[in-house]
Amino acid sequence: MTSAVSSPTRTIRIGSRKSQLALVQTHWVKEQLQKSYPEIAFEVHTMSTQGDKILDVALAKIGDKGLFTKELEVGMLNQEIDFAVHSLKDLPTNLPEGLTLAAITERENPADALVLHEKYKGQTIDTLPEGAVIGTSSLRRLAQLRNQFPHFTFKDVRGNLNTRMAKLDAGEYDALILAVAGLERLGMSDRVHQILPKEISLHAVGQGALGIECRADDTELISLLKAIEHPQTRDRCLAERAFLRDLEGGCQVPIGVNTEINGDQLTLTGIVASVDGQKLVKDTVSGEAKNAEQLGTELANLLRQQGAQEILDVIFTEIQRGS
Ligand SMILES: NCc1[nH]cc(CCC(=O)O)c1CC(=O)O
Repeated sequence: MTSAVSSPTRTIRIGSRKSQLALVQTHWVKEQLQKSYPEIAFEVHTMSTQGDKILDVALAKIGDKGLFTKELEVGMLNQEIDFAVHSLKDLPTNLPEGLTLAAITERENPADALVLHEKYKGQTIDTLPEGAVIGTSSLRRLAQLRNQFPHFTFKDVRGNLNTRMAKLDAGEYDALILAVAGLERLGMSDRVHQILPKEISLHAVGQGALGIECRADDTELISLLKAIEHPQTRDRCLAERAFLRDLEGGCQVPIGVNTEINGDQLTLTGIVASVDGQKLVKDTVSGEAKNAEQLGTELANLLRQQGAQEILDVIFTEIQRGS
């Protein structure tokens, strides 16, 4: 099935980060689009983002939104590329003027995974010994796990997935917490020892989904991209992103979510936690999926009434001080 396009000779340039995960995701999007539009030529253009270059600083300390997306966005605004494929969780909730979130693809399992050193084979997060060294660079994972497992030692870990795995295997860590989706996409699902249930870890906003960003005035491309949109994932992610946006959090704040869709009902659970895991507010809202963003706002207000703003203000002050 093909649709009419105004310029059949148009070549569409797709921007991607150079990481293995980014390339797998971008090529998957390209293939899906190619199936729907065999007459259009799609090209992949790779770019390095700031987040790919600064590998030695803890991500949480950089605290910058758009670390993995900015160069691609500049490329779109300068007409060097037409759209960019992002891990939706790395895409800030407020996009630059002139750009839009054109489509959200079907989500993989959005949960976090426990990846163990081989000496702990067969164990789960509940059975790991006191002092076990857990690698994570996410404040969200850190805060939630510290709250429930204060007897572990938490250590920052950077680098791409292969680098992190090598550090685990070399014994620098006893376990890592990583997104199930990233491991699956890179063919490493066999390294997932436990999928952490939502009672243990609420995942990041947008985790497991891909977001396609393009110029807001490229209406032709926007309508083409609808072919790879997954409406349920979009509703869930729009609720999650509205929640995060209203709390003014980026991907580097301890905010987690879970969403479910039953019929036309969407249920959104959210958590805001302090980095030390001591303070934690969590609640759930439900309503019609077509009002996804409204639900996100409703939950943000609920959590604010329960002290979420005070928790976040402490974190924002610390980030500004660079501590
Ligand atoms: N911040 C890094 C990042 N961005 C996207 C993914 C992969 C999973 C996804 O699509 O959400 C990961 C790795 C991770 O969190 O383990």
